[in-house]
Amino acid sequence: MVGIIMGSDSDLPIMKQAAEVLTELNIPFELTIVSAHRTPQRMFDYAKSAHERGINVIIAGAGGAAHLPGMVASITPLPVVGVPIKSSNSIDGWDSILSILQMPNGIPVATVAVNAAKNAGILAARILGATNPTIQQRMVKYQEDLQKAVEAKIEIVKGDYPNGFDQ
Ligand SMILES: Nc1c(C(=O)O)ncn1[C@@H]1O[C@H](COP(=O)(O)O)[C@@H](O)[C@H]1O
Repeated sequence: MVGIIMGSDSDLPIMKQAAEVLTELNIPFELTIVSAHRTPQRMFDYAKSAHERGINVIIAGAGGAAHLPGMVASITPLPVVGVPIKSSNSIDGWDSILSILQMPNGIPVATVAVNAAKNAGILAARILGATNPTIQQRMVKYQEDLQKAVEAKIEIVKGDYPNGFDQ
């Protein structure tokens, strides 16, 4: 259902967070390395065939001159979520984010924050959930769980600072 691709294995420590949240939400995915720069034919073949192979959303992460998400978006009709990776030789991630964010009209890439592969996974789930009630229901539960986790933390802070709250 979701295709997770990245420019290099060095992106994996970040990109695996998309895989982890999709696993948590019980959404099938595939994960592989595809580079527009280093494997242009593989990038073309992946992007050209993804929608015919049952992929509904592509998450593409890359660092530096991060052309992979935009180039994939130019070939596939699927929604592409871009993850700017702050790689070791990047200028604080600005190179990645601007390369992915500033797409020309007609070819959008939904760009998440630097290294925000987890949010990319959640966004992909929400896109799928728009037409799949089961997945949407899982997203409702995910948000309820988030809220409960924050409410539990509020109680802990309240215990430590009993006079710190107006109500
Ligand atoms: N930005 C791209 C593309 C691409 O856009 O096609 N292919 C690899 N890369 C990026 O190069 C960085 C360094 O890669 P190496 O660690 O392999 O040298 C990685 O963050 C990768 O995403």
